Amino acid sequence: MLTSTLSAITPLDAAFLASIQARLDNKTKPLGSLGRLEEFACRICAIHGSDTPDLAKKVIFTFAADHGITEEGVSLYPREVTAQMVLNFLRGGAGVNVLARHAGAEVRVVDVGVDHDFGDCPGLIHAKVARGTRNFARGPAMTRDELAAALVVGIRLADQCKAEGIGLVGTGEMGIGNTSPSSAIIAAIGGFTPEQVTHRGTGIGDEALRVKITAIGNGLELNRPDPADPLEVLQKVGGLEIAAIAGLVLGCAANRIPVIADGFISTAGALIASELTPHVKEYLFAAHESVEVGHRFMLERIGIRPILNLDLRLGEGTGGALAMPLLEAGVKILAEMATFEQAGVTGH
Ligand SMILES: Cc1cc2ncn([C@H]3O[C@H](COP(=O)(O)O)[C@@H](O)[C@H]3O)c2cc1C
Ligand SMILES: O=C(O)c1cccnc1
Repeated sequence: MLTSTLSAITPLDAAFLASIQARLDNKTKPLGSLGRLEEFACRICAIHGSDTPDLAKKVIFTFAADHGITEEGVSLYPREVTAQMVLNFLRGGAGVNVLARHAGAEVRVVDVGVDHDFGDCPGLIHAKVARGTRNFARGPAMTRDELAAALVVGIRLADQCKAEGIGLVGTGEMGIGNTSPSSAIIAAIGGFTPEQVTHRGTGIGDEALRVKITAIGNGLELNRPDPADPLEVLQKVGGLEIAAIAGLVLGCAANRIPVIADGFISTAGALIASELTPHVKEYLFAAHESVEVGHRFMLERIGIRPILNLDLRLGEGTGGALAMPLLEAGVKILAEMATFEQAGVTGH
């Protein structure tokens, strides 16, 4: 499944991109003056293969999972908060719910690895692979089979989006402790020390930060993931929700759906996807630059520029929700703005 998904990810059509830019250049404005909105319009049209892309249906996927590394004391909050927040998402009371409503997007909550039995739980997408990862400071976070299962969760959800005519997707996550695997992933892939890419997550103090850096360092030393093998990195020091996000990003690119990565943890998933095939980044938007210090290195490694910089450090998909209206604004410029000829305005 992964092989067929990867082979379906092809570069965007350069001639089509240029034709959209040429139309933007005829709008009543100095050349290039709508800056990155023009890039959004070009890329979204090229991804959809249409100059009238339909972005009416927008979905944010919030993948939830627990992390064995929490045993080391790397987060300010207890791991039960992951399951408690899942119920909060389903009731519509979390940050991502508010901002998704603001953007006109739907939030879909996916249990890919929470250490809790939710029972029936209407509204929840049940895709539990395991009740959390193992502590990567003591051994591999997951098995090869668990990794494959979590990737497939994301790929299948992207396929379903295509069938439903969803025009824009955002990634999100909830998992106490998940800034630690995210730091480990960028450290392993980018060749950084844990000190360079580890930060305060939910807001830990100096002492806990030292503990977190040590735990991540121990995990990298023990597991020794091959930096050239992104799936091995993900399996050994990653997370189930991060794997599902990697699968979702790959699946969106394969199905030609634009996908927005949220903050530090979501971008760790997007980074894995991008390391697997470089064309992923053509389908990918970075919602914002997080307060987490390692985020910049992930964005640089993928080669994408963040849209917003609002000092966010929440995750859940909140940044993606905020960026969605800007992507739509870019497309509206193309659809609704008058050309020099239509408006009788003199060009240069
Ligand atoms: C109430 C609450 C809601 C959240 N929503 C997202 N996160 C964020 O914080 C966690 C990562 O930080 P760390 O690695 O320090 O645990 C993740 O769950 C992330 O989504 C939350 C955290 C809390 C406490
Ligand atoms: O950048 C993020 O998304 C983030 C940062 C800290 C904690 N949770 C999420």
